[in-house]
Amino acid sequence: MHKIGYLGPEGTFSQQAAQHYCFNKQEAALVSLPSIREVLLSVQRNELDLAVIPFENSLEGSVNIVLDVLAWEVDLLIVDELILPISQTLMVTPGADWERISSVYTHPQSAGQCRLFLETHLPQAKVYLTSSNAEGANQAQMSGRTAGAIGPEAAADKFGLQVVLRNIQDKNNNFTRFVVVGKKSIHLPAGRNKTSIVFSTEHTPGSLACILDIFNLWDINMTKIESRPSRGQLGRYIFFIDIDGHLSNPDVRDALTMVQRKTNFYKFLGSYPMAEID
Ligand SMILES: O=C(O)C(=O)C[C@]1(C(=O)O)C=C[C@@H](O)C=C1
Repeated sequence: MHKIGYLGPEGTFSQQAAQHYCFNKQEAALVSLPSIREVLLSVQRNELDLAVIPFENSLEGSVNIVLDVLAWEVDLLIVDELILPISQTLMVTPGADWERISSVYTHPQSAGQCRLFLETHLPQAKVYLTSSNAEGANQAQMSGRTAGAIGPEAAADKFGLQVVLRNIQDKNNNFTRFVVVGKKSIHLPAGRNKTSIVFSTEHTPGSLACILDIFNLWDINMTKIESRPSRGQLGRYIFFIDIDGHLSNPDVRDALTMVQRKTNFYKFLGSYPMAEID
């Protein structure tokens, strides 16, 4: 039986992504853990086989904790990805007047996706950030009629809250890309693939341009670039890059060999099938 971890408790978007990933896969048991970091560390310690983790959202951007843990704390590979539509729901205690609530519990990513809604429709409400949206629904339920929560509709069912508004995110077109991480690749290269790396360069003129030029010279398309603080000096960064193609492709392999030579920190984060938008 494969153990597959996700950010819990039950009722999160991450649980939905994990269920989606496991659909039609026998021999999979889903395991919920209270933080994304704990989920990743559990895979690292071989307590889980795989984990389904939110990576980036089309409105709010990357989930920084995932980038930081993948770069610094674990040696894991992205082995698959899935992209799911995200509908943010406002939920309250049954019968409560949502326009009069004074507190809203939600995960920071969801708060970011609903910034305009919160400022426009609930300016009086204090936003309390929680470890997950299901945990937010739990807190709202415990706080009673003056509290609400934002998150997936499933969290309302789970914690006995009433859905009052659906699709409250600031743009309808809201998608989160989840990645599946593990210790070793699970797919042979077939179809369209992506490769993820993280690196840093010397702090000298043109050093990042030199890396980007390698992809240009090898005609490799970049699909993401993101920086995070290097955790050294202020103003120094590490860069996360996703490119089209699989490491088994000779051009990708040659380009990445070159990148490795031109960087002072380099980590391969996996080659995996490119997701279709569901
Ligand atoms: O709290 C949840 O429901 C989660 O699964 C976390 C999370 C995230 O971290 O991005 C997952 C998808 C959505 O983008 C909002 C929140």
